[in-house]
Amino acid sequence: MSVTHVRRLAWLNAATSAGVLEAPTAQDEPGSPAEQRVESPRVRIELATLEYDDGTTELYQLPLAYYRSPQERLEHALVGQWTDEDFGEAFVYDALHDRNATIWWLRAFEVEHHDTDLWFHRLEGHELDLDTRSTLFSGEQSNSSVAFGDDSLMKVFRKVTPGRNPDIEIHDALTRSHSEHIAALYGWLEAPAHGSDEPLQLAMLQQFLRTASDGWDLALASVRDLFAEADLHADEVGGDFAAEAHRLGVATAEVHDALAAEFPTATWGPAELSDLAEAMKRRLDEAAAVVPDLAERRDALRSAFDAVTSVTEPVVVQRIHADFHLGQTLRTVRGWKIVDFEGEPAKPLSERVRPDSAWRDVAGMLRSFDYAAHAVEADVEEGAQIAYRAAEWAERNRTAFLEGYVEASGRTPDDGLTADQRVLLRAYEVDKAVYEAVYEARNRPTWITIPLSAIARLTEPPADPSAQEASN
Ligand SMILES: Nc1ncnc2c1ncn2[C@@H]1O[C@H](COP(=O)(O)OP(=O)(O)O)[C@@H](O)[C@H]1O
Ligand SMILES: O=P(O)(O)O[C@H]1O[C@H](CO)[C@@H](O[C@H]2O[C@H](CO)[C@@H](O)[C@H](O)[C@H]2O)[C@H](O)[C@H]1O
Repeated sequence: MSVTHVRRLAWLNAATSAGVLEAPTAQDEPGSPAEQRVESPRVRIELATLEYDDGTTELYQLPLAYYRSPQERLEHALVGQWTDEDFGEAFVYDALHDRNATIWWLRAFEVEHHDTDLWFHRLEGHELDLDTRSTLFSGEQSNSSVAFGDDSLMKVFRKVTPGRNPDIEIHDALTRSHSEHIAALYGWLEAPAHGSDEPLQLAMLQQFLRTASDGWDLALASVRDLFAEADLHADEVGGDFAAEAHRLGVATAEVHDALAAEFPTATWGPAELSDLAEAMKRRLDEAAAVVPDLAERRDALRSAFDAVTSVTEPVVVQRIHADFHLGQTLRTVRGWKIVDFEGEPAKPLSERVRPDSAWRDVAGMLRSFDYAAHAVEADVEEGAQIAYRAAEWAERNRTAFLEGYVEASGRTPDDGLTADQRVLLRAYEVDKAVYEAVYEARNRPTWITIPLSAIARLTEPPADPSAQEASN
């Protein structure tokens, strides 16, 4: 892999609406040397093209802060020292680590303007707090997020592709339709792409949900509470999560309804369902090459996928979240919010925005409850009792989520899911577990038992009632 080209966009300090921007005051940490306090950086977004051995390329965004002198406080973010043809001799830092640089994005977002090749778009209805300090999020994420005080959050997309970024597109539509379950979009930044009529969408600015708690962390805390109580059931402990899981199901259905109202929908018949089964089987074959354990269950897995061809009712498809799990949910005082509508970042853009059944998202969340229970189980002493209680927690919350979803969507009879829906949901769950097996093999090998155990359960042959009777 090598960097084959670097494209330099306009200096961000120049990309301002005339008369709006004044040079911000440098905001160094107290106690830093006086000579460092006076220098303000020049800030520029650069786009690096990476070429892989097979000839494919990817474009990555690098926001950089240029200084004349070294900045001790930014040592951890030093990118290098070089001579830039416009700036001259420079010490160059990752700009998102530098609040004297990030302030330029915030100021530029104050009003909509297109003065250079940086186009700042704004939605009406929120006056930005410009008198803030920025904080770069430190958690593990694919992109980079910077909070501005208590007011706004900027997500800078690291890997960029010409075309509408689904995270911006969906936040834009759901903000305009006043959805309660997202953080409102305040604006976004884009630049023209070379060789495409579609823009490169580089960043989005949205409402910062300052006091929100991550759904994954809340779920883990609930499982820990259960395990701390030696012999109680999931519904008997203070940290029971089922009411939250139910509310999350309702919120998910409401977001699906809003997406169906804002974006085109279609219906799948036998031909599209057959394509779906084939796509799942292809993904399985690719996955089995990475995780050999999957090959042992190939027949059972394939039959879960083939079952979707027996679905008799037409399947409505629409825009969905497409990478839905507890880590994409935030519990606020005003209920559940859903974040990160980018889809699976590894997939090409055209696949990520393709309409799909909402059951794919539901399946993603069901898998996530299974993950939460078993991730905590892995941290405690092994035993049949703890395994039973983990399974009980997962089942209770999966059921509560599904009930909330079904009740709010009003699409299903009172007695639960239809046979068609059950088949689809199972196929999507199995497909997700296959994807997870590869994800864990590559990223967290000690967690691979979580999706593999789920696959074993999901592909177990149904209990034979006659054998049961014979043994009684
Ligand atoms: N509007 C928001 N307010 C507060 N935290 C948020 C907001 N949006 C996302 N987050 C949190 O920021 C982190 C990264 O967000 P995410 O959109 O998932 O980024 P990525 O696309 O890089 O995975 C997550 O921990 C998420 O919970
Ligand atoms: O980085 P993303 O959030 O887009 O998603 C990837 O990473 C997720 C892990 O953070 C991974 O999710 C899997 O692990 C979760 C627990 O860490 C669990 O809640 C999910 O159910 C499970 O799929 C996700 O699959 C991957 O795309």
